[in-house]
Amino acid sequence: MEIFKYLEKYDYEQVVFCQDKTSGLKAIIAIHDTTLGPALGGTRMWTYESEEAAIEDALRLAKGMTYKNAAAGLNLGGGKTVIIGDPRKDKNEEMFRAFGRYIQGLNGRYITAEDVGTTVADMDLIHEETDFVTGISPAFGSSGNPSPVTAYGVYVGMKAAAKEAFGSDSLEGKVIAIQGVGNVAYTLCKYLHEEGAQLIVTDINKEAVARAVEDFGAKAVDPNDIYSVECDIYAPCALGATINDDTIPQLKAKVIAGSANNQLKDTRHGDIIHEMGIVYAPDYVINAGGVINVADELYGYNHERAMKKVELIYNSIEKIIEIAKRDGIPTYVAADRMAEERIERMRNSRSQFLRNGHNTLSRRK
Ligand SMILES: NC(=O)c1ccc[n+]([C@@H]2O[C@H](COP(=O)([O-])OP(=O)(O)OC[C@H]3O[C@@H](n4cnc5c(N)ncnc54)[C@H](O)[C@@H]3O)[C@@H](O)[C@H]2O)c1
Ligand SMILES: CC(C)C[C@H](N)C(=O)O
Repeated sequence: MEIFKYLEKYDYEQVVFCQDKTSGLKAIIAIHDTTLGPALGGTRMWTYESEEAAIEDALRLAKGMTYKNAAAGLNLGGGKTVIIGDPRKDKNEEMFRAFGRYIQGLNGRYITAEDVGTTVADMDLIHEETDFVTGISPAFGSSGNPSPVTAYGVYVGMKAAAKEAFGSDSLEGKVIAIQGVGNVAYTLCKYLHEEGAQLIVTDINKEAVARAVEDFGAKAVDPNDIYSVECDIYAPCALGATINDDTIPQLKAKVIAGSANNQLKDTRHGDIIHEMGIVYAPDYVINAGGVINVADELYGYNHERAMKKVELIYNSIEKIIEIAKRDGIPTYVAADRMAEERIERMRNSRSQFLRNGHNTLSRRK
């Protein structure tokens, strides 16, 4: 990858490589855009096939956060971190503390939280070194684990998408195929089961599958079979790029609505599913519940207020579907336009000079 060419093409602001030999920390912090405010985005810990794959993931996820935060109406820019390593084996206290010091060094340009492979306990370690971390233990007045709130947002967003596809937002009796039953999808399954949906689940982690089968009467299938099962809704809740040339021809679902980031391998895959008449709930709109929840900490966390904002994901999905129909465009394009227009409006409205957030003349002492 020619990194500067890539940064220029998608207008990234900054990429920070963090290395700490003692703890084994190898992290990449990508800051995409801070027009709306500090870049907020989670930290993913994953075993990557190559350093290039890790950089690419950090960059793609950071850009996704710019769009997610903008579309959710948050005054936050987009960034993300990936830590290279196996979250089951390679974590240690020193690693997260070293990482916390790197975040502190960015002096508020980047605020972190959980993502795949990291937990509230990891965020608490980061918090030993910096305040620029959210999703820490509720004992600190924080919002804790964002995943259950993300799940609620996905649930309401799925209902809005179902209304378009099936004429009603009831999920009772609907067959829903869920890929990955980790932190978010477990709670999502709970909501769906309570509403009377029939669940088909898969995961590379057998224990996660067993739990969903036991708790929600879900039917389990092998990871490769999830795309082709007979279902009404496909909910990608594992990793990204699962909507691609190989999987699209297998899909039977009329709706795609799940929590995973970067679900479309490429934008053209969004065009293909649009032409097939599949209702696609854009990933960064439907999965914004977690970031809406952690962002509320910046105002002094209030769970009820955060949940009310998350509930509005239903309206956002409805609005995006309306715009897509009106303009004859795929939903992912409608969502991108909505986010880009907000960033552009704010960029223009900030053209006046403002020092330290106060609109007063500052004199040298
Ligand atoms: N946690 C949040 O609040 C949040 C917010 C927004 C978006 N997301 C996104 O939602 C997705 C899930 O997040 P999570 O926090 O639940 O993560 P998680 O790690 O708890 O769950 C992901 C699950 O997917 C499984 N998995 C991985 N590869 C798989 C494959 N090929 N086939 C089947 N299963 C596979 C894992 O074993 C794991 O159980 C991620 O893409 C994440 O970026 C999460
Ligand atoms: C909780 C959030 C800050 C991060 C979350 N993993 C997301 O992708 O939205």
